[in-house]
Amino acid sequence: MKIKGTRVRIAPRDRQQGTPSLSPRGVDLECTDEIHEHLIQFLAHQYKLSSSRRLMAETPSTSAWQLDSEDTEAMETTVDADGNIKWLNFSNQKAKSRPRFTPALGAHNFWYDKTYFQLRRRQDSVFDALGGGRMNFNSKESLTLSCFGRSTQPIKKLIQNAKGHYHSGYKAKTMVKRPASKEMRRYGGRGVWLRVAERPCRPMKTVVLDEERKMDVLFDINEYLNPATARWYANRGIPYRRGYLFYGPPGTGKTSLTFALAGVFGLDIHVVSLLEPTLTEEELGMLFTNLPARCIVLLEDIDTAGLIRNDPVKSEELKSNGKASDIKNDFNVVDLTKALKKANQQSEEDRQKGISLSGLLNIIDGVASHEGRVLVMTTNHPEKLDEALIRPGRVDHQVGFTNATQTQTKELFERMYMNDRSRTKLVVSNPEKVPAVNGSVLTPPPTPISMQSNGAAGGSAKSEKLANGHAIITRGENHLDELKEGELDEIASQFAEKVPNDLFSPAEIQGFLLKRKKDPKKALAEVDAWVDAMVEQKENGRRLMKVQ
Ligand SMILES: Nc1ncnc2c1ncn2[C@@H]1O[C@H](COP(=O)(O)OP(=O)(O)OP(=O)(O)O)[C@@H](O)[C@H]1O
Repeated sequence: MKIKGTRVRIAPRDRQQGTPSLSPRGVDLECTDEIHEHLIQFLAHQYKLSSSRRLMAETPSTSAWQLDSEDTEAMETTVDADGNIKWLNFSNQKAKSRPRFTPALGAHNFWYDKTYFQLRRRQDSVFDALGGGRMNFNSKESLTLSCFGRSTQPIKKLIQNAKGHYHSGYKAKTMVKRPASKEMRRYGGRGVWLRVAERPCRPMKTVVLDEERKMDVLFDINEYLNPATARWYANRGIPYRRGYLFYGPPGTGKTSLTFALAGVFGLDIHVVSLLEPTLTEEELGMLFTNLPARCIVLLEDIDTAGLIRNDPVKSEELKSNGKASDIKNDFNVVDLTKALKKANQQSEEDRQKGISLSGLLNIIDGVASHEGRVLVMTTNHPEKLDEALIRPGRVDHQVGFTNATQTQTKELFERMYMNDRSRTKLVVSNPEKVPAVNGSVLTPPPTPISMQSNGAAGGSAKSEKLANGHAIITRGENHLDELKEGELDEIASQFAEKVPNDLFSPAEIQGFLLKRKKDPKKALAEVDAWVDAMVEQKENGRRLMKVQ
């Protein structure tokens, strides 16, 4: 019996009716299955293995978002008595992070929900053939969870609870998964998706895109994901799949929209880059087979499929290289053998590498392709795409992204300056000496200045004397509260008028605004110079910026 990648071993029933079986029921969990991590985390956090004498200390990985909620409120930027600023420093972050204690390798017995369980954690060494006669040792971990009784029901319940615990609190987050690393794929992890990040859901309103196009995609996916739609497709013999093509220049919001959609529909994103050289067609097929019932699959840089693969010229070159060394090193049999082996190996590796277009098409609509998934393909070069790749059935809805229009520029501006007060402060222990950030020393004013009033221009720091003798200085203050009602709207309109239509990507405009993120007036004052410099940069095809 199998539960999603796990093996359930069921012992034979006891002959004597009514006697509870004393044969253990067990479930094996491979480390490549996510249930392994669910269970370990559950046992580490939720359930105390009180009888376990041996625990394993592990350093859990923490994302920047978790740090935000736990630590940053307490962090301050301080100034010592000599007026030197002590910037935020995270060197002892590792010391502060709490280790997580999990059951060590070996056997552990514990009670859970009136059932007595045994957990065995094992690490096996496996040999791996690297090719060319080379071998490598690696370790592979597995768990066996057993209980005494007639059925495996308590084990299933425990695993379900562990899963529930793992996913609790994920509602406002988007989980990002990628194919397991090359090494992991080699050790039984083929077709395994790994969680690489979980980030707060991106609100749909933060993606600047024509409202009609946005709603079109939202309604389309909403309709598709409706459980009744699956039956509708089945009754008509249509494969229950839907593909989307997001195309346009770099930095125009293709990935952003995909993440916002994942947030709206509460789906995980499974990201595959076709530029990943070690991913083979076979592995991609297996990854598609292992997709959950509902998810978004994001295939990035779709135009690269089939373009960099199966390069016959290169293979020929390699082979003729082998022949060249053959002639040159005729007298040296060892070198000759090595050269030939290398040439053959390289051409063999090249042959195996990457995804060809026909392979990709087979995966998208073959039997391996999971029904119910939302496939999003992105490209900067729609003109390079093969017709077969985007024919209806593979791509059912296309969304074009363009550089920002003036309306979108205005929206980006307003979004950047929506009221959101900065939390960064400088706490000064010697308020008589307040250094400006450029190195000169500011003398704090005799009376406290409100953090929001009388803002100094971006380059200097200013201070506020506190009752405890400390002073707070800030740099590049939030000037938003100084704005009169309706003023932001006016500045946004003026700003948008200065930025030419359809010339800069939202990412470029966002980059400019981020550097002036607390001062909309400064952004307005400096936008002309930035536009001129950027136009010149684009005309000359330069990559480096003169004005940032
Ligand atoms: N339409 C947009 N609305 C809001 N923000 C945007 C938009 N386009 C780009 N950005 C911002 O620019 C950055 C890059 O955007 P994104 O990764 O979505 O672009 P992309 O089109 O996927 O680029 P690429 O083709 O290079 O992958 C992000 O920080 C995002 O917030």
